[in-house]
Amino acid sequence: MSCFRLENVSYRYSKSPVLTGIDLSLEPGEILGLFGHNGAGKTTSIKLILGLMTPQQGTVSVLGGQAGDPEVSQHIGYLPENVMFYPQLTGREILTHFARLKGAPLSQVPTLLEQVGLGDAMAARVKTYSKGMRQRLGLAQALLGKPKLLMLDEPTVGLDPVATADLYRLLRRLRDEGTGIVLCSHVLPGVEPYIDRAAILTEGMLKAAGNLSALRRQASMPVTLTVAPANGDGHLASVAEAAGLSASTSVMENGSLRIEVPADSKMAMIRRLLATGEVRDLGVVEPTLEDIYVHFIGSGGLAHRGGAL
Ligand SMILES: Nc1ncnc2c1ncn2[C@@H]1O[C@H](COP(=O)(O)OP(=O)(O)OP(=O)(O)O)[C@@H](O)[C@H]1O
Repeated sequence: MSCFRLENVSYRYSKSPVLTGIDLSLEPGEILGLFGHNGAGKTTSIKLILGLMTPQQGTVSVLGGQAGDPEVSQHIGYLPENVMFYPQLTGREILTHFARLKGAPLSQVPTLLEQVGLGDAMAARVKTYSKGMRQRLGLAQALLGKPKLLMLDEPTVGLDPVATADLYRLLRRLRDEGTGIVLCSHVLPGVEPYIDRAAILTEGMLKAAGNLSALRRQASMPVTLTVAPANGDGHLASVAEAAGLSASTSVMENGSLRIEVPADSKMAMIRRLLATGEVRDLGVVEPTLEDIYVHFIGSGGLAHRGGAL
């Protein structure tokens, strides 16, 4: 049973379409990164999965049922982009309130607060919390009831580096226990090591979806090799020559040779370079999630929001 399945989903708030023909699914035990420029349609997609709105076209099934069905919703955890809580209540009172609403065991409240690092602050009023502490409380709220589907919109905003690492460790554990997780984030280098698949939305359309290797292949992005010469910088040209490289495929930079090769020629090129006997060190740099994102989104930047660079 999929955590969710969007089939040919289109949605419009008023006149112009916000999502067009989206096909996307998430399986249990998987972390999906949902990426896109401001206004691409990420939050709208999440709202459709939560059942807060119904698409004008296509179907949305969630955990084998219908989006918005209370039986389904109780198994979903959601952290919105901007968490707001009643400031006069304590962290513990707030989480207890949400646990009652969700029908989650009240015994989870102190355990979750400890888990997100609010153990010492659970009796303090939320108005005394820092931004990061409010974000942690939001996470605890999303984790109530041990959801089968967890959707987190910019979960690391306001978290310090240690809390961010703790969060990702926690998400991995939940994933390994079978939870399906959707992560929306603009901090691509931060999420890259933790996602199993990425989905890239632009202007309401799904540009690409798959694991990073598949997306790199789909984008036909080159791999960069960096070569340090065995016999000093003066020998860089001879390494390039011996490996049969042209000036257009290699550049000399800071005492090493930088070569861009198509991914499927990488191993052949490495063998050629090693055969020269002139190589002291060799580095391989794959395109990052950010490179892949820019490839699929294009470099329009603000243009996607109707602005200009
Ligand atoms: N309630 C609404 N009424 C009308 N238009 C809306 C509404 N909510 C969002 N939109 C529009 O729908 C489009 C998609 O918005 P959405 O919030 O899904 O984008 P997003 O990808 O989550 O953006 P961001 O990264 O900025 O959070 C935008 O053009 C936005 O202006």
